[in-house]
Amino acid sequence: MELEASLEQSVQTRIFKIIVIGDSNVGKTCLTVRFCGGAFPASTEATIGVDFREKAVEIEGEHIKVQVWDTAGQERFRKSMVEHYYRNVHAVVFVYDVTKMASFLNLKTWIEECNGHAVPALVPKVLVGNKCDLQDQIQVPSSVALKFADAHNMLLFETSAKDPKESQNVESIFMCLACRLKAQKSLLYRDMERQQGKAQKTQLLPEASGKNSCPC
Ligand SMILES: Nc1nc2c(ncn2[C@@H]2O[C@H](COP(=O)(O)OP(=O)(O)OP(=O)(O)O)[C@@H](O)[C@H]2O)c(=O)[nH]1
Ligand SMILES: [Mg+2]
Repeated sequence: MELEASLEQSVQTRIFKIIVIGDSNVGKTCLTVRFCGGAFPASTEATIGVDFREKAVEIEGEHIKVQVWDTAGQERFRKSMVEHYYRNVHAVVFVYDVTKMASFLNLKTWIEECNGHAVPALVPKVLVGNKCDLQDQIQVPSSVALKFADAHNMLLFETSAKDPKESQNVESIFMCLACRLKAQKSLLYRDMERQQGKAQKTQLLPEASGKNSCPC
């Protein structure tokens, strides 16, 4: 009985695919490890292609799997994978390094790439400025980042994958997206159900269709 219940749960668990993109060395791997594993990695190497991480979360009683795609920032390590990143993506996290202006300026290119892969406008996107623990090296003022985020209809998070005090903030980046996706998808399901209801009504009332072709 217990096995049945757990099987049913795993069959029903929804998976939200979230991709993390941005320049090499901005801390994408550290942020995703922090979210999925809890700790700041002692050392990292440049990601090749993509690394998958998953975290099971519960939102309003529903078990959801957040599948994080930690992508490579270096062009030579990502070329062949780009199509896979964007296929059926549910949400996008753009990361820059607050101590590297170039990584912030390059966001334009990352956004263009994302738009170039026909990611629907409805797909939620957030902006993350990482490495805030390096306070004396900050090159990207919050006000500038906020303006950019606003212009692109994104929420801005400034955080640090390294600082343990920020781990809650890192968590909230992904949880905020998961909550938005859950709300969005519940609405979609409700719309689909409504439409199915309409279709059934049309089939059930064939004689009515002769008098009035509108099924409403
Ligand atoms: N001070 C500080 N260093 C960080 C932080 N996050 C990551 N780093 C360091 O930044 C370097 C790059 O981190 P990664 O997470 O590997 O960067 P990445 O964006 O995944 O790089 P690619 O895989 O090449 O795209 C590492 O040396 C990390 O230790 C942070 O919040 N604060
Ligand atoms: Mg990486």
